[in-house]
Amino acid sequence: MNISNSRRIVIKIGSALIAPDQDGCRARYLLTIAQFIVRCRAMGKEVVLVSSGSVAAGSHLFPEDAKNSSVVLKKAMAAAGQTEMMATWDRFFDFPSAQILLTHGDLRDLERYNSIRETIFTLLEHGILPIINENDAVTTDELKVGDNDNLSAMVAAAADADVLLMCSDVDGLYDKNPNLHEDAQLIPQVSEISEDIYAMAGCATSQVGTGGMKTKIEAAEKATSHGISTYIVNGFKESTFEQLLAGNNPGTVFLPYDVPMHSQQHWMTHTASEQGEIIVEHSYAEELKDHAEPLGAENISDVRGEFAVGDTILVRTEKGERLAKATTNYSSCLLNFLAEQEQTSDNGHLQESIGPVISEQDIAILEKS
Ligand SMILES: Nc1ncnc2c1ncn2[C@@H]1O[C@H](COP(=O)(O)OP(=O)(O)O)[C@@H](O)[C@H]1O
Ligand SMILES: N[C@@H](CCC(=O)OP(=O)(O)O)C(=O)O
Repeated sequence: MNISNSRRIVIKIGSALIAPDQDGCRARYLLTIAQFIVRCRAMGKEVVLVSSGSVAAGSHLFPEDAKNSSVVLKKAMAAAGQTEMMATWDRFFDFPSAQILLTHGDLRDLERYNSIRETIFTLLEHGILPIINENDAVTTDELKVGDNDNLSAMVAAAADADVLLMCSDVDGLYDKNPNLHEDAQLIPQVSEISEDIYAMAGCATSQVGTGGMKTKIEAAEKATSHGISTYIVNGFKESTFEQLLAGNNPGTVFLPYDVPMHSQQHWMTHTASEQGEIIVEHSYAEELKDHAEPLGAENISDVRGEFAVGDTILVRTEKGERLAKATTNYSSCLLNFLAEQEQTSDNGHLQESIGPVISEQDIAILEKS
């Protein structure tokens, strides 16, 4: 899938494009990107924008703290920069845009995730451009995604996009960081994201970027497993957008999986984070390596952490191997109670009398890392 034959595109814009000199938002690169968005929409494509840059855009409002990079200050910069950034985007368009600010706390809760999906779909139906960013001003370590590459992939999956376009400050993925190695070679196409691909990726070297190539590859893995073609391109160059509109690849394209994951399994694997763990006996672990099987209480050897009914949990072997993510039909509290009953009284039959702790359709088997 390329831009010219796509139906719904998520475009992610890195901070360096928004505030290249960290002196407020600049139109220098955004004008070309805005024109690209306008042209995509004119071609009948739906566009969702994930825009980084609130911290970079807001930093000039705190001149005396230029060298202070405390989390508290960054949140204040984000809060102030976000309005400046939205106002800048809005100036380029003669159609309405809408701001959605998210944390991982929102995305990993299935009810809120579905509510985000509905909002995005309703905005698109009404011709309104959703502009999404992490809600940096309120988020905490526990609640944040932490980088907009991964956020954009979660948004692309939630929006049922067919293309994710990450606009950065380099031409694409190189075999090593091109800002540190003159002989770095651009990789035009990645058909499988292996450890070798991760090994090529270094951190951000700019003042404003977060995550560098590593988070872009993580994002590509999330998106391609949902069947979404993923591009990393250079947002500084006008020719990038001409080439994309012509159906060409001006950077690196990550090919989508032939058989994409089912939506709920994708959400569990790539968006939800586990609230606790269920350790399973060897016989069940062996079956699970082959295919998803309902988990009965009698196959559980330990329950770790506190989780409620419907929470996502990690299924592990007794040796610590990660087997699957799953949503549980029972809370950790009830499972611990049943285990205690089995040990201390004759009520062991209680374990057999309850239904599966995890149902077959709620299991996402993890690939071996
Ligand atoms: N193998 C690589 N190929 C390309 N860029 C790389 C690589 N390893 C590290 N980088 C760095 O990643 C940066 C892009 O990531 P980042 O600064 O986070 O940008 P953005 O703001 O667009 O998310 C590049 O400027 C480069 O310094
Ligand atoms: N949410 C942050 C962006 C974090 C981020 O991932 O930045 P970038 O690496 O430039 O895409 C902000 O708006 O400043």
